Amino acid sequence: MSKRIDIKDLNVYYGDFLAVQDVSLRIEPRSVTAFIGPSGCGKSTFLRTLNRMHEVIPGARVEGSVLMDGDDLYGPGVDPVNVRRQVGMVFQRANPFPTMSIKENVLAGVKLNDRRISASAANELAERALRGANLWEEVKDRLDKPGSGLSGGQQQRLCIARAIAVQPEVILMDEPCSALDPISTLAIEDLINDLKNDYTVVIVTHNMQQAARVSDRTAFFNIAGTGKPGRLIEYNDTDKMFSRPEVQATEDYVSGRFG
Ligand SMILES: Nc1ncnc2c1ncn2[C@@H]1O[C@H](COP(=O)(O)OP(=O)(O)OP(=O)(O)O)[C@@H](O)[C@H]1O
Repeated sequence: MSKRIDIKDLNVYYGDFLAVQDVSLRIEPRSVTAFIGPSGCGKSTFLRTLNRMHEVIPGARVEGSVLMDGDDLYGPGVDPVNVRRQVGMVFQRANPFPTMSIKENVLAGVKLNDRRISASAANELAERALRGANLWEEVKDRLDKPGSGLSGGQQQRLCIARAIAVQPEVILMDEPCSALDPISTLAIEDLINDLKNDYTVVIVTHNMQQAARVSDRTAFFNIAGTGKPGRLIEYNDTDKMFSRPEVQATEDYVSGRFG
């Protein structure tokens, strides 16, 4: 249920603009990897290439390869819809479907993937996903109420339950706590810690303490200036990145001297 990701020589373009240049890195299964760096350095752009989500943006394209346990996500004949089933994504703002109930929201991805399941299997799956997202106890008595009636933090966990329900191998999170209060943020961070028992987790965060708290490995991206491509500057164990980084720019960034 958890896969290694090998990114090799990846360039990402928006039309003629090279947004991310020449990134190679390995992400281990059952681990949390944080992407950090100043605004515009390409963290979200790069994250989206790990499930081909950038392809919904006209003109966006990649060169290079992204291997999941050795299989290239960009290989000939690979269906991006299938890639996104294996590599789920959670966004900055929780985005439950407003007209759907809590249970329908959890099962929405499963139904999109055209899996026909019985009512009892659907109930079981919804419970398992909600438990996996640490939300079950809070919503078990109102599964048929709208997902939009939950708090922001609960909605974000609902979106995580929706991602889990399709049984992905990898979960990508793009600043999942940026719209949340500190208590809800801690709930999501606890959950990320649990998720790595089963999944490969990659998180983009602006919050340095969060990267230090939740991740095993940290990748620092930077840009040389406006219009220049983002590049991977340092990738290392999180402890090392925050205590003894190898590159001066990493040290400057994590100590708050720029960015
Ligand atoms: N849809 C798009 N079309 C064209 N250029 C884009 C698009 N999305 C992002 N970019 C550009 O790509 C570069 C990287 O942007 P990206 O959003 O990936 O950076 P980021 O590090 O995630 O920034 P932030 O931390 O502010 O979210 C920027 O120069 C940005 O303007």
